[in-house]
Amino acid sequence: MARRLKDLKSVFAQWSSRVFSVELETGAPVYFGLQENRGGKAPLGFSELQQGHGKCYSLLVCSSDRIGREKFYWELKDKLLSDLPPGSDLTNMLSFLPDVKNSLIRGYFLKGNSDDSSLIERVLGHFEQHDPVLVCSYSEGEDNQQWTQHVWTNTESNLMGMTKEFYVVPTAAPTYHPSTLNMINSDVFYSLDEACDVLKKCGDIIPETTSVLRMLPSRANAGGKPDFPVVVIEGLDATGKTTLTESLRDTLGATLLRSPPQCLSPWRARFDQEPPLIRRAFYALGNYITAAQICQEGMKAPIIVDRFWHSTAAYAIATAVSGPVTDLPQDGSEVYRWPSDLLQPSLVVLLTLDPEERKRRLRDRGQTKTDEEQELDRNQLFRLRVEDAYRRISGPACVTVDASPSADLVLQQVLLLIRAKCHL
Ligand SMILES: Nc1ncnc2c1ncn2[C@@H]1O[C@H](COP(=O)(O)OP(=O)(O)OP(=O)(O)O)[C@@H](O)[C@H]1O
Ligand SMILES: Nc1ccn([C@H]2C[C@H](O)[C@@H](COP(=O)(O)O)O2)c(=O)n1
Repeated sequence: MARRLKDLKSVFAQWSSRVFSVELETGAPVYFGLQENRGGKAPLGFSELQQGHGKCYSLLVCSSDRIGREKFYWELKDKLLSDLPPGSDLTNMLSFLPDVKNSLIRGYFLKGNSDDSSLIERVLGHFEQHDPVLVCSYSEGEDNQQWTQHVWTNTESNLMGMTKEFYVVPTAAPTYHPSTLNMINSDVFYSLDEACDVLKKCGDIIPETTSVLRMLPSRANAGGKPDFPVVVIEGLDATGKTTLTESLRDTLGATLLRSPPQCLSPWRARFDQEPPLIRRAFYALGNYITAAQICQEGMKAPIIVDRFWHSTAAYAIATAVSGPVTDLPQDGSEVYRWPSDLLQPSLVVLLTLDPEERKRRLRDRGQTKTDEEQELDRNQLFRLRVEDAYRRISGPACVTVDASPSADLVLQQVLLLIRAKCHL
């Protein structure tokens, strides 16, 4: 309880400097700020959230326990939907301090539904008392222009005389998606230690983590720089990575490895169900295990790798932001830099394919897909963000190859690249 109160107080201390963002029906965000004095109108789009029915509410998850916070937020929407009246309309909400790293907090906004406001307030009151959330309600002034945010505080978490009523006012949209503020070592990991740190803290809630961490070779056995070239093949699913990597292995007499490595297969589905922080730490660890295998096998033969760090980073970045490609962190941003402790391949090839042809290949192959792969099909913007993120990663950057010609022509094209870049 003391920790919860401390966490709420620390977020609340800079409450009126925060920017809030709520997703509209179209997926576009409406940004708003707060001020203590009356004056000004609520931002354009805000009254759309009310849907003509009285009060709205928000819950923001505030906790300094990273794992607990991510788990709680990950499960919160389902919990809310099961407790709130049927038909309750929840949308994603964010709050952040402009340009302040790690200041992003997430939650949900409950659109207006005056029919059941007493039940709604009972449910939200329960969350407010027992869980790491800050609950607010929003009501429209009599002039139909001014909106007030009221921060709920129960007796235990009394926020000690701080102002709890604010006026909702328009504010400038940030230059880049606010998720960028919390990306480093939460969505994308830049060192083995950071990824292991998250996984070690999950031991209590995911017992399988102990077995996963045991797959990591000791640093003494991790090996040095391989003698032979290391070629990574990247791309969205069904762009032809498996087909190409197997042909390269056979043509070059190479060893074929993949990330995540085979030894992590028993636990992959388990970690795919976890929130991004834990899931990405698992894939990050997979890259380091594959790197250790590359070092060992790369002393004997050339190495071909089916997916590596480009995939881990590109999918993570593209999932953390929503909206168009322009929402991605800017080209050259630190989020695209290669981790300094991870083996750098000699060449990274990105296979690209027209979306219709990719769909056709997926249909013909007819295998089950991960949630992220299904999202690639449904969501054109997500697909564009993943492809763009791939291209922005540096050190090494990827070389794009059009994968639409026949499998043999793609192979010849990539062999030419390998011969030019790796002197094979
Ligand atoms: N150049 C090509 N032309 C036509 N079909 C191809 C070509 N390359 C691969 N295919 C076919 O497309 C389908 C997907 O290819 P493949 O399994 O190699 O893709 P992938 O990138 O490894 O997919 P995933 O990431 O989902 O494992 C397969 O049925 C394969 O036979
Ligand atoms: N090194 C890797 C490999 C894969 N992923 C994630 C990204 C996608 O969600 C999914 C695709 O993998 P596939 O089905 O083609 O095996 O796995 C990653 O993050 N890092």
